[in-house]
Amino acid sequence: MNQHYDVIAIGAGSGGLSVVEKAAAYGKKAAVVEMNDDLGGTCVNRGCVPKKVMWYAAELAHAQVHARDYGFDLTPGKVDWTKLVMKRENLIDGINDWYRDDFLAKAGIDLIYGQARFLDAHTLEVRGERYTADHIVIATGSRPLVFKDIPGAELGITSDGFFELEEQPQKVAVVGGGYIALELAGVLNALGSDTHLLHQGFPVLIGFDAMIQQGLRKQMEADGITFHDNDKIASIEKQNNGQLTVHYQSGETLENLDQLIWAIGRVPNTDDLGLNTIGLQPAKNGLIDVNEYQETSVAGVYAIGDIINKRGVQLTPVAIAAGRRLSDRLFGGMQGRKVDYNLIPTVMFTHPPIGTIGLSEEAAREQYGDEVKVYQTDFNSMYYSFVKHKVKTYMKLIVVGKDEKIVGCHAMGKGVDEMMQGFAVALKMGATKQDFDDTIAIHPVSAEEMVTMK
Ligand SMILES: Cc1cc2nc3c(=O)[nH]c(=O)nc-3n(C[C@H](O)[C@H](O)[C@H](O)COP(=O)(O)OP(=O)(O)OC[C@H]3O[C@@H](n4cnc5c(N)ncnc54)[C@H](O)[C@@H]3O)c2cc1C
Repeated sequence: MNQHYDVIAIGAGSGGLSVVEKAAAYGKKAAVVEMNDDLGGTCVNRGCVPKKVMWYAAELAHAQVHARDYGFDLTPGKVDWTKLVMKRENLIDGINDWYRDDFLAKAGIDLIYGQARFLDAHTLEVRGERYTADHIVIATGSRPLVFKDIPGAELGITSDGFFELEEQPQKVAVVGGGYIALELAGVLNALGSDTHLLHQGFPVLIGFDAMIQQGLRKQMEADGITFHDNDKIASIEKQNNGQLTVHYQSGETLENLDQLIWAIGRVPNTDDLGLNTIGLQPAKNGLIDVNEYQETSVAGVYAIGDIINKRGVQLTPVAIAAGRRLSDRLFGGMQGRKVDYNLIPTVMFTHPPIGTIGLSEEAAREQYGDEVKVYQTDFNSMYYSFVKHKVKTYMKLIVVGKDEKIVGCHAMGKGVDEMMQGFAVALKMGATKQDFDDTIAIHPVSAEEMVTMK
């Protein structure tokens, strides 16, 4: 006999778990289908969580050097990579267990193991069994992209492979210029790997404010990362000793690499869901078009998280918010409840971290022309006063119109990762430059510069 549910989510990641959690809280019968043994999706297993552990370790590597400059009698040591990875994986195992034993079981949400495929708009097949639901939410996330047409591409790993590394590569190439490439390169470099960043021609972090693009590049180079610009990879070859050589189209080579990491983008997991059987045609990039209520073109079928066809919203809190709001609307009687995709704050865990909300200066000028005014500062945070390893802090506010409404807020520097959430609330509430000026500064912290910019 078929199992019938009010809602089934495909994918037990950030989005899928959130939609069923809320549905169950409203007393609805909910199930989530997951094809991996581990629950929590990309963020928990191959994304935010393991990445942040590695970032903390990398920050500690820098802090040891800084501590010496503060007068501590210590010799900075190398990390025991195996120990670090073991501890990180123990943390993740604990989260996986919690999702299964507490989160799902206690809420009475059914977990269906296996790969889901649509039979019709209200029926899924998982390992030969049929499951039906009034509402089906696609939350299948994405996977790393690899350049398949480059000979030897398979010799490289992806961000997934990075989190499986049991040994630290001594010499490593990271290919890509987006946030994942830069974060991984930053971690490896700080932990002592000879790190090379390979990207093609454009500035790093496309779409970000130029202050951030340039400031980060400068800092990464100062910290020892070697950038290889403008040269296309022709092939990758394994040397006799097992190390890798990158051959560029120019004839140049980069040799003796222990690892090459592809971080060149992600592809949505929408290709094997049987979407054609329900008449749902993803866009050319494989992403699914949804309206403001996460509804696809097929009644009763929704899409949330990394698979939706919107630029720059592939983030865990966005997937979670979309899942929760969808259940609020479908089961909680909150008509019109939806995600506002404007002013999504985000942090990049580079060294130093970057925080950003709203429009870059370039995008603001395109949208508002001469109405745009920019407030900008850069300074050395007090922390670095007598530390030899100098790391600058940069801040920028982009305002428009006579009332100087803030449409963009960007920062890079120590502590900005924890600083931006509060500023995001202010921007969401429509803060003006005058509101910032009227706010008494906290002293001495870097954040005070945000409310004292001239
Ligand atoms: C290296 C890295 C670092 C990141 N860092 C951050 C960060 O710091 N902050 C942040 O906000 N975001 C970060 N992200 C992005 C974040 O992880 C994603 O935006 C988020 O996980 C998307 O959630 P989701 O629910 O759409 O998909 P996912 O969390 O990927 O979940 C999808 C789930 O669906 C399952 N699935 C797929 N197809 C099927 C099927 N047919 N049947 C059953 N199950 C299926 C998958 O196994 C997976 O478990 C990072 C991503 C990466 C790769």
